[in-house]
Order: sequence, then structure tokens, then C-alpha cells
Amino acid sequence: MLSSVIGGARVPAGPRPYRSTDPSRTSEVVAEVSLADADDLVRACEAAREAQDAWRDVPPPVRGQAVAALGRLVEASKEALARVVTREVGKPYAEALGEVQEIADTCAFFLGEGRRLYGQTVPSEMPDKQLFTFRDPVGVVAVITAGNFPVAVPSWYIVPALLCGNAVVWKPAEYAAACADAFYELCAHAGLPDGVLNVVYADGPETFRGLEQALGRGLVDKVGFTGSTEVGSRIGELCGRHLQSPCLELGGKNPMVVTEDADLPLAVEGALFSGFGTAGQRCTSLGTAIVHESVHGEFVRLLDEAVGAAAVGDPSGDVLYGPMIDERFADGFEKVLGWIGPHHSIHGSTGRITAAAPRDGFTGDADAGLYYHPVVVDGVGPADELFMNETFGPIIGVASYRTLDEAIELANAPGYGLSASIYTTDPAKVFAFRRRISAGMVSVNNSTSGAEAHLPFGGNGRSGNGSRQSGMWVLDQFTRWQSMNWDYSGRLQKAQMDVLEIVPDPGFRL
Ligand SMILES: NC(=O)c1ccc[n+]([C@@H]2O[C@H](COP(=O)([O-])OP(=O)(O)OC[C@H]3O[C@@H](n4cnc5c(N)ncnc54)[C@H](O)[C@@H]3O)[C@@H](O)[C@H]2O)c1
Repeated sequence: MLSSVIGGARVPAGPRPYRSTDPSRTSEVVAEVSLADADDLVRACEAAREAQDAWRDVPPPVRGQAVAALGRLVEASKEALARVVTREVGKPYAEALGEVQEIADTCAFFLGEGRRLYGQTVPSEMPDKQLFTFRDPVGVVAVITAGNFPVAVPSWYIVPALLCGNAVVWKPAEYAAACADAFYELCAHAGLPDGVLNVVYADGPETFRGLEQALGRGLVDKVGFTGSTEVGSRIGELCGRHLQSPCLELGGKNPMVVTEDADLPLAVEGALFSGFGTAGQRCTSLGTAIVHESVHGEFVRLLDEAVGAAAVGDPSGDVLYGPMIDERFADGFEKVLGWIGPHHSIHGSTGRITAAAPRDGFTGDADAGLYYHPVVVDGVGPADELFMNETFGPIIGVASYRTLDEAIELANAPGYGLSASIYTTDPAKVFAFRRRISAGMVSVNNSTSGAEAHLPFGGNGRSGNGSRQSGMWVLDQFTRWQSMNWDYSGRLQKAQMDVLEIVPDPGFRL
């Protein structure tokens, strides 16, 4: 039975058992977990506070060695960790390998940051005085994550937070506990002192209660949250009461605009990958393709063709996508299917896949797995729930437009702002789109999905509070700037008042 780890020690199993199952064969248990309660979460924050005291004094290049060791351990266990991801959350194995690679890439990037955690020397207004800036760790970082990227997204928080000298309390998604535990074990063997990284398996309500208490007692200095917009806004409110600004990485309803001059087969390939990859359960999944009216019919025809040839099935095989991650997401998707109104034209079957997948290669027991057909709904618009809200399932809408202004207005209408893409051969359209789309990430002739470990990742509006992950930008989340001025003149020099005056001759003319 898996249990939380606080201060380097496993917490004895308690009265709250939880089972995470294989979504391809829901009768198979992947992990039995003993869930913690609010008090455990508070204890983990206390342990982190204590451990951070010494960790902050370890020089950043040395902290970088732990990050490097983690990267090496992840590389060495890449296949094993990917297999756990495939089994527990149903992600196709090739994608799972990519997800694990992202951890290794993140470690590679932040290893270097350990030697580059630069401050600045800044000139002063006065002579014989020098100004400096330093980056300091924020303290204890509470990280709460979703399970659709059960190891890569946590690493985006944990790796830079530790490198910057913080201690971390990580609360992974319960339904991805086996993935979390495997990743925790790799971290624990990378040479981190006890208590610097704690993992707490808990459900949402207990997590909220624990976080409320920990924030109230000053035990948490930063919250990193990846999950739904609904829960994110509650976390934001709670942090706001304690004058903290969390990192909020939330849901997406990501648009793809296809212009009249676009390479249509390329756009269709992108739509297929980002609409149905991971069964549409990515924050960056394509929500709506917004297609110029002159190519709309051809786009839908090509998309139908591609969808018909797609393989859905056992995620250990070569498939476009596997099952929904968990019963909860399958239930949520059933609800979404009810949003499809009679006035839409539906392409694909809306039902559960009960026999074989659309193509060979499906070996799982379909009746027991959480498999759904890919669904394309043509003719959606802002009056539809389907157009306005994240669905988190294998369904995409198609809308049509006449002018680029209209396309951008449609793309911004749902009020999310994570990822957006445009397929066009006209650079003027690219820049007009880039300037006015509300997304944090824009793709040109590429799908809405995908991230690289050194590019800022994050969204605006219903997708987040503008915080960014990955690359050097995330350092501002996990460090605080301290400025220092050092006056070695031997006098009390006062800024603004004792400044040397420059006296120009205002009457001078050539
Ligand atoms: N923007 C991003 O980077 C990103 C990445 C991955 C997933 N997501 C989003 O995550 C969502 C899917 O994940 P989910 O359904 O597991 O999200 P969720 O909000 O239900 O849960 C996310 C995490 O928060 C915890 N939680 C739930 N209720 C809580 C509460 N009241 N207080 C504190 N913690 C609580 C959960 O146990 C889980 O660990 C989608 O909306 C998806 O778009 C966003």
C-alpha cells in the first residue's frame, strides 16, 4: 500500500484507502493508496519548513548536482516509468516516453541554472555607493498537480523549486498515485536531504483544508497548482486571503484558425493530433477548429477521412489514443456528449467503443476499458456549451468564419487563453493573429499541443493567472528578489537629495 512521505519517512497506512485502476481494464488495480488527511498535509509543510533551513544554504551549483542526478536516474529508468504512466493513466507508450523525456530535459536545463542563478550589480545615483540584487528562495512551495501529465508537469514545479533552494510538499492526483510514487522514488534517490521533498496523497477536500491551515500558520510561501479552472479559482481566492500569488495553470479551450491559404492536409494532421491525442485530455487539446468558409467543407471532409483511419485502443500499442484516464473523466465526457445539440452535424460515433477499435491493433477488453470514439461536431458557435467550455475528451468542434477579425473574435470568445494555433501561408495574418489572440502560447502551422522544456508555458483568463512555467521565466516564481545598497563613502548620502546635478545650458542654439 502506498502512503505519503513526510520528512523522509512513510506515513503508516490510515483509514482512507483509495484504489487507482488501469483505465484499459478497469477491474485491474494499479495502486492501493492510503490517503492522508489535512493534518498530514500540515505536518508535511512543517517538515519542509525545517528542511528548507539547511537546503537554502547549499550553494546553487551544488543543488544543481541533485537535479543532474535526478536527470540521470530518470534517463536510466525511462522505459520503466513510461510503462507506469501507460498503465495507470492510459497514455500511449510513445507519448509516455516523451513525457518522461521532458523530465530529463527539465533537469538538463536547470542543472545549468544552478550555475547561473544570477543577481545583478546596479549603478547608484551617488558616488562610492554600489547597488546589488540577489535571488533568494521563497521558502516552502506546495505543489498540487493533475494526473493527465502525471510526471512531467510535477517536474516543471519540483525541479526548479528545489534548484532555487525551496523545500516542496507535493500533492499529486490520487488517480495517478503509482506514477507519482515512482517519480518520488527517483527524486528521493537523487541525493536530496530528508524533508526537502515531501509527497502527500490526499483527496481534494482534505488538501484544501490542509492548505488553508498551513497558509494560516505561515507554513507555505508559494502554491503551484495545475488543474481545473474551478478548483484553481478556489486556490487563487485562498492564496489571495494570505496575500500570496500562486502559479495557476488551468484548463484550456484551445482554438485553431485555418485560413483560406492554409496547407489543409497539414492543418488536418495537426487537428487530429491535438484534438484526439491523449483522448483530448490535455490542457492544450484542440477545442475548436475555426475554418475559413471557402475551405470549411474540404477541411471537414479531410478530417472525417483522417478520423476514420485513426486507431484507438490499447495504449501499449501503436494507437492515436487510448482510454480516458479515469472513471471521473469518462463520466465527465458522457456529460459533454449531452451538450451536442440536434442542429449540429456529428461526424464519428458518439458512443463508447464496445467491440473493436476502428482499426487493427486493439487487444484490450473494450467492454472494461474507458474507450470513446473520436467525435467531430460541425457547426458550433458561441451559443453552444461545447464551443465555450473545455470538454477534456476526444471531441472537437468546427466553426466557420469570413474575416480574420471574426476568426480572432471567435477564438477569444470562450475566455480561456492557454494555447492557440493558426494555419496560414500569409505572414501578415500570423502577426495580426499573434497580437490579438489572448493565448499565452501561439503555434504557427503547428498544432495547439506540445511544449519544450525551455519555453514559457502557461495561460491567461480562464486558463491561469499569467504565471509561466518552464525555462528561465519560472525562476521568478520560485525566487524573490532582494536588493542591497552598500555605501562605502563614509557619509550619509541620500538618494534624490544628494545627487550630483547636471546643469545644461537651455538657451544654447546652433
Ligand atoms: N494549464 C496546464 O498546464 C494544465 C496541465 C494539465 C492539466 N490541466 C487541467 O487540469 C484539469 C484536469 O485535471 P483534474 O480534473 O484532475 O483537475 P482538478 O482540478 O480536479 O484536480 C487537480 C488537483 O487538485 C486537487 N484538488 C481537487 N480539488 C481540490 C481542492 N478543493 N483543493 C485543493 N486541491 C484540490 C486534485 O486532487 C488534483 O491533485 C483540466 O482542466 C486540464 O486542462 C492544466
